Amino acid sequence: MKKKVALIQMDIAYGDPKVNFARVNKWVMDAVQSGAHMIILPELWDTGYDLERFDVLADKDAHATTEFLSDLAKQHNVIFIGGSVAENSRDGKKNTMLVIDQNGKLVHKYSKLHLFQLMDEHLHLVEGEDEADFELEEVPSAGFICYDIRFPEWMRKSAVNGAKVMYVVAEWPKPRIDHWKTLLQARAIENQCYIIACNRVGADPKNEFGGMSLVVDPWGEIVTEGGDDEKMVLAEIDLDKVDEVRGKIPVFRDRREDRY
Ligand SMILES: O=C(O)CCC(=O)C(=O)O
Repeated sequence: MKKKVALIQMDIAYGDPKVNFARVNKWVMDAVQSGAHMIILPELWDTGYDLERFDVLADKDAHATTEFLSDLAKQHNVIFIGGSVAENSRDGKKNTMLVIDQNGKLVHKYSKLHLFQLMDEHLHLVEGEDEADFELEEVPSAGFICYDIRFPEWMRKSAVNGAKVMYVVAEWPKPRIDHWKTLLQARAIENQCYIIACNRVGADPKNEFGGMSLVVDPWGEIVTEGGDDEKMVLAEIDLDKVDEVRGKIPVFRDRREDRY
């Protein structure tokens, strides 16, 4: 089964959702024109890392952001891995991923499990408690946010649960972009799944971000790579490859569950 995906490696206006909604709208038009079936946005595409102003900026229960993406999904018959957005929930502020199908239905919501202290997330946000796994067009899938990729045991759990595709959305800084690439390739090889990872470009007052959005196949080979400028990254994935690789080196059969 083949699918065409578009990763929106965009710059994000700091603390300005209105501008970011307009930018996403434009990128979605481009992605639809290119024939993409699925569109992946970066982390916190609505506000960027303007955490100090989340009190006023964060979207109440992610309602406006969900509605915006849901309307676009229905209008253009596309699926969204809707990056993550700043959510103001009853439990506190969260960094929340939205997954929306072609009918505009919110099929999965996941708030970032591992908060990144180097960027002060722990001072402003509450940790998520959601599972990473979901099904999209009957494909077992999982979604992660940025720092999550440093926790192989968290992603492994989804692979053991059967995930064939793992989506990652990020605002990953440029100085550590080699870690980003290496970790994503490792996660794809060890879990024998596709990794579809979208990172932003540009800068905010504290960080410069590295782009390098990646699609990695279940053998660890890079299908496409975004470089460091603003662009839409297109790729075709072939889900049959997951079973092929899992058949060749059956690590899920050979795991010693009695020992770990
Ligand atoms: O782990 C890293 O180096 C970057 C993580 C990060 O930027 C984030 O989680 O927002």
